[in-house]
Amino acid sequence: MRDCAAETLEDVQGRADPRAIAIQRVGVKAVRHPLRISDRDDRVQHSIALCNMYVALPAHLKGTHMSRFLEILNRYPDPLGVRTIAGFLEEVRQRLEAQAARVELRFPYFVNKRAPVSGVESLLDYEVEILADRDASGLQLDLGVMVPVTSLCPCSKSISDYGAHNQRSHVWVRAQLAQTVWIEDLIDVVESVASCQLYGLLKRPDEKFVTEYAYDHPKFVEDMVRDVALRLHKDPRIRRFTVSSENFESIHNHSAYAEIHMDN
Ligand SMILES: Nc1nc2c(ncn2[C@@H]2O[C@H](COP(=O)(O)OP(=O)(O)OP(=O)(O)O)[C@@H](O)[C@H]2O)c(=O)[nH]1
Repeated sequence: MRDCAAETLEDVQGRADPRAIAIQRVGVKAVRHPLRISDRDDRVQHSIALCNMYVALPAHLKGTHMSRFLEILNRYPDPLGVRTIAGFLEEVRQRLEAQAARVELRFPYFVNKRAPVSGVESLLDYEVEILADRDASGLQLDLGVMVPVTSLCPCSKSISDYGAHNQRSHVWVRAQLAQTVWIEDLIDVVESVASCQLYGLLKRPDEKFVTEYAYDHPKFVEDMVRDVALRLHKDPRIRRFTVSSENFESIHNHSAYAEIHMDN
């Protein structure tokens, strides 16, 4: 029988590589993993993340220590979030003995919301991305949130004798952070400028409210991204950002789309 003790198995990854080509990103992609995330109110929420974890591999090494990514993910003791991801990234960099590392997490995130008239509470789901990069130039942290909202067309409202077409829009904000920005902060910005925000649960008085509120706050797709950009442009915690909106038009079988990139 072959000897399978770890110390007697050849470490192929540790061999020298003769091609002299460095690799910028090598690691594991699309790992689904339970996640604990800390929120703005210091509570911990559970979710399931799709994780990509990479390091840079110098030219002289054949392979990275692939198993260590999963060891870190399975053993990391603290909840992850915008405040703790840098420590997690540093753990990856050190355990993998790498100069540069990158961690990408994408997960659904829930906010408990109160309906505007009845006050009934329900969860709304958002999509979140946390991207953390560490290389010779330092740490870079990007937070992305997809906020679903209602948009109501100003043109349709203006030219129609009654009604106005409206639809669900997906607004993505991706911000490079200079300081901590909470997921909820970005959600608040987008929801405050939309024709109307969404709720998981609405009773009839709430439905009347959101219908009329959207009618009173019409927005083109261009208005949506410009209004978000105006708010984020004043925020000293953000270095640069991208905001995009995809409006799933109810009068077409295609979307209207707009995107702004801005340095603060
Ligand atoms: N580098 C590399 N590893 C791979 C590849 N395909 C599979 N593996 C992994 O090789 C791993 C085992 O190698 P290491 O991670 O170096 O494991 P180890 O040497 O026992 O662990 P350490 O001593 O911590 O480095 C397994 O987890 C496989 O997932 C590949 O294409 N490249």
